[in-house]
Amino acid sequence: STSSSKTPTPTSQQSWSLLPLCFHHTSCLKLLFSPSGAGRCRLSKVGAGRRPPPARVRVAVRLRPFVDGTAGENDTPCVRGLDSCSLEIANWRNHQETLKYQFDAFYGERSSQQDIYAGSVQPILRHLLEGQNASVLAYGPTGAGKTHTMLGSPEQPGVIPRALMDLLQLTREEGAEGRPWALSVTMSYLEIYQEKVLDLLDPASGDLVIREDCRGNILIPGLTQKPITSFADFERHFLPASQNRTVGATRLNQRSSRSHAVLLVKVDQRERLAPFRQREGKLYLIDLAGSEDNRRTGNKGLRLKESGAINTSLFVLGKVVDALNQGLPRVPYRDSKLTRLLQDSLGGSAHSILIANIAPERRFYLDTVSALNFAARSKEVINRPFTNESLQLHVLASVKLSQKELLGPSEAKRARGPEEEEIGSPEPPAAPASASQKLSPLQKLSSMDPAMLERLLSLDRLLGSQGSQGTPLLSTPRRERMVLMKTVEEKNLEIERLKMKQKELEAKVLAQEATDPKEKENCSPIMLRPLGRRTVTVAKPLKKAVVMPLQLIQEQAASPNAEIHILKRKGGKRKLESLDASESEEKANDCWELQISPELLTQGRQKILDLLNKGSARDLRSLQRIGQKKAQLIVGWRELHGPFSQVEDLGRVEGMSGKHMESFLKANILGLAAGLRCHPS
Ligand SMILES: Nc1ncnc2c1ncn2[C@@H]1O[C@H](COP(=O)(O)OP(=O)(O)OP(=O)(O)O)[C@@H](O)[C@H]1O
Repeated sequence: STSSSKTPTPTSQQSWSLLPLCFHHTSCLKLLFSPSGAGRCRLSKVGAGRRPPPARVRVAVRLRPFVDGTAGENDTPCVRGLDSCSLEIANWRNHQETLKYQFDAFYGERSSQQDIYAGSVQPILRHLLEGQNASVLAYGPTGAGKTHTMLGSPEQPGVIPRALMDLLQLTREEGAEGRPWALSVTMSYLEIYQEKVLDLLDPASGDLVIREDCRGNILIPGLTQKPITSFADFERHFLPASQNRTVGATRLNQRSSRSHAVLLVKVDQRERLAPFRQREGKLYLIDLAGSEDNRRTGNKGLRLKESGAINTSLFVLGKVVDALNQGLPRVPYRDSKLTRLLQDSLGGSAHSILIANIAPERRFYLDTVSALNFAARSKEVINRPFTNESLQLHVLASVKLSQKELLGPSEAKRARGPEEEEIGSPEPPAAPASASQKLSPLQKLSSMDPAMLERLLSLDRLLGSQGSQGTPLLSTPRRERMVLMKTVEEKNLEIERLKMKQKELEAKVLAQEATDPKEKENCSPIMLRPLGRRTVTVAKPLKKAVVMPLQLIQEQAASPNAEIHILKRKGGKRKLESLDASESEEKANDCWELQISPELLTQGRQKILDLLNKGSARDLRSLQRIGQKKAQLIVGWRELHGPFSQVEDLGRVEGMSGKHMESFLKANILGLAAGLRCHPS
């Protein structure tokens, strides 16, 4: 059993206003977190580019003791622990039976705050220093001990003060002078009250919006972030902000949390030497509001309204968990603010631990069963953590040409993909002052082709492995910039080569059109329609240029003897289509009515299927209608569910609606058809 031999003294209601006293007198914590203390987190860095192992949401259950003399003379708990992972509860349907549940950990009523912290929370903190996200959620019925677990009391500090103290200590050690990474920590504190996101560090700021960046990170623009370097710093911001949290008295809890409180701690890492990578790890510490049965809470008026919002968001949380467990294509994250915020903590990129708090009293029986069922479902959720790593801005700035300059404005926009245009861009990282001053003329270049970034990193790794004693050769800014410029030059040459190829192709097709007008009639309708959005344009397109996507040029080279396939319109009468790439969707739909020879259709589907099953995220982006985000979702789906058995399986990937699927198939199959049709040799 996880129960400790020490019995915690049941406390009377602790006021939040007592907390400053509590945290200033943390001699026990100081012992616990002293560098020589047992259970210190081991740190290890992960290499960029390695596929992250899947991480399951870990679920722990904590049973609180009877409090405030609630246990009557003959009161026995309705739930009891069996061992350190399982418990049983009476089955109300059949009194002869009990229901048994197994979790990653079970903490009995005698367990201490340190047991919970060391057993379930401390082990995930090291992931923050690997640039990954972590989250701790306290769930359970009202009055079951969530706030006690997360925040604790003066005598028994909970997860939040323990985690902060440990994390600050770790970052101090890891970021010390002479270590490879400089570390900084910031904190934000918010509550979700009646579906409003309120900044507890700046209560005047009103309801804030939750956004997602192109890498799937959840952000809240405008949310206050306070830098913290010591536990005293943390207390200075956290304790007054805690007073701003909405609490109220209900029949079941005198100081019931009426909102979900989210403490966000960000650990930012910047590499001191080239290639100046940077990483960000986020830790969410969440004290959820309690699930409430209003027949027992006696809630009326405002309390009832609050309770409705709380229960709705917890209900959506349950639906999200179910959808993730069943691998459903749509996960309803957006149905509540809570789940939207947790999008990168549940089923996303974080290591998550859910602590389900339950109470022993018989009057809590139904709440306890439902909390246990919720917790049992959450156990199935698989997270896939990844390292949030990028190059620091001043390194990016030393590349002379931005994506825009390399490809031209329209190409750069297309290269970013449609998803990135719809959503907010990631928060720009601040560049170190000294470096940014030196390189200021180049600093406008804040974005870079991810392929280029990957190349830079692998180049550095390569050079590092060749250098003497494993020291990367990119150790001086001058050398580093030279290498970067060389890479850019290579890329420029590659683009020039492709442009030349493009021009040759256009000239060839125009010549063909001039000699064979019939051929032009056959060729043009199928060739341009589906390719309208992804065609590669040259600097000054000819009025009737036939423009091929780059991937098609490669396709043709691979199949020089492809058979000529004739596309026919359903009605029989062929229609001459315009060569303008910006044709309306309506016309594009007409085009789809053209029949493709079955052989070509099968061939096209097979090619797409192969790419879906074997292609990397980058390969997948060569498909029409697949941007960076969708490519990542496809790769993620494939890793979770195995290979796609047919192209239509793609509809099960998040965000691939029926309409999207239709246009995806249209664009890609017709694209391939166009390639084979017009360039058989
Ligand atoms: N493990 C524990 N040991 C001693 N006292 C506890 C324990 N867990 C909870 N309590 C006490 O039980 C009471 C209710 O706990 P708490 O306020 O943490 O519940 P909660 O789940 O956060 O409720 P709500 O959802 O209404 O905010 C408090 O007085 C708290 O001090």
